Amino acid sequence: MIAIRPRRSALYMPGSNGRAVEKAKTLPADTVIFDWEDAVAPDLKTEAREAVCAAVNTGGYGARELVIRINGLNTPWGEADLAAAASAAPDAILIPKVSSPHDLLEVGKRLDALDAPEKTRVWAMIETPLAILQAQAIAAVAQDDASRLSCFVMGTNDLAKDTRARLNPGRAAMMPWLMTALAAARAYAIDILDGVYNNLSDEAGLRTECIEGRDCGFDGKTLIHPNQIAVANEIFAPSRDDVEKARDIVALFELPENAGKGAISHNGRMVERLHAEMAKRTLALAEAIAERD
Ligand SMILES: CC(C)(COP(=O)(O)OP(=O)(O)OC[C@H]1O[C@@H](n2cnc3c(N)ncnc32)[C@H](O)[C@@H]1OP(=O)(O)O)[C@@H](O)C(=O)NCCC(=O)NCCSC(=O)C[C@H](O)C(=O)O
Ligand SMILES: [Mg+2]
Repeated sequence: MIAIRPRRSALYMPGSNGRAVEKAKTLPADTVIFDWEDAVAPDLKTEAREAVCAAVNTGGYGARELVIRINGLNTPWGEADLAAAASAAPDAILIPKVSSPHDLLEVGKRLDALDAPEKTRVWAMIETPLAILQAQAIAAVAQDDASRLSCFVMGTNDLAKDTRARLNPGRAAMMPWLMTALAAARAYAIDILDGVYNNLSDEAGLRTECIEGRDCGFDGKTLIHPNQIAVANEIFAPSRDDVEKARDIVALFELPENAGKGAISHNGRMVERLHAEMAKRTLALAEAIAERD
């Protein structure tokens, strides 16, 4: 059986917003990202750090995956953030503005030195021009188990800021960078989440961008408001039709008459064993979502 953790919806919230941190316990997001970085004003950084650590330690988030985004290690808060996050033992610590493999290579070692539990993984924001240019080398860090690297998160707002590319519908300017990061993540078997959609009141636009992200191959979408969760959960889950087709393909290759075949004609289409592998993954994801929900 393929082990998959659904990451259809990953909701950011400022660590300084107590109501949001509490509300996350009731929201159907697969992943909760407590932010200590850009969503928290400098004066509130220490308060946010303490509040999030207390919330993670107290628990009450059920099956939701808990991630803490720390401030960069080159900022005045980064070192203390890493130590505090390590002791809170979330599922992952998200490192912002990673621009080279070097930015990540030390993090895993430092987490070991801080006695962070093995379950605490490292995630990397891909949101600078240098990160795009070095995406393969950054993803390759995951080859070393000690790095703990398990997921990329696209930071499309920072990418737009640093490149001056516009986040227009269809994200034409951004598409080569999204796909470069995606290819790097897949090459080293790590997950990757799409960037945020800033227009809180445009559900149709969000839906279109979720479909776009899913069709590019992303595992889910990062979100900024509770009203975005349902759409992401729907779009990044296999549909009923996907599941039925996947069951058909798996069953087809289990028939004795197809035992020695690599390619089969099915409903007017060629189906190969690689399609059966894809179908098994679809079924595993659908099952993991059913268990999660
Ligand atoms: C954008 C917001 C500031 C809007 O907040 P607000 O005006 O309070 O929204 P509502 O009144 O509609 O809120 C209704 C209730 O929902 C709760 N709420 C709102 N947002 C969240 C949330 N993100 N998580 C959990 N709960 C949330 C409110 O507290 C209300 O609750 P209640 O009073 O009990 O009914 C706000 O949505 C917000 O702060 N969003 C997240 C911003 C953020 O974290 N930004 C950083 C990440 S984005 C980014 O930078 C990605 C990347 O780095 C890049 O470069 O692209
Ligand atoms: Mg950012």
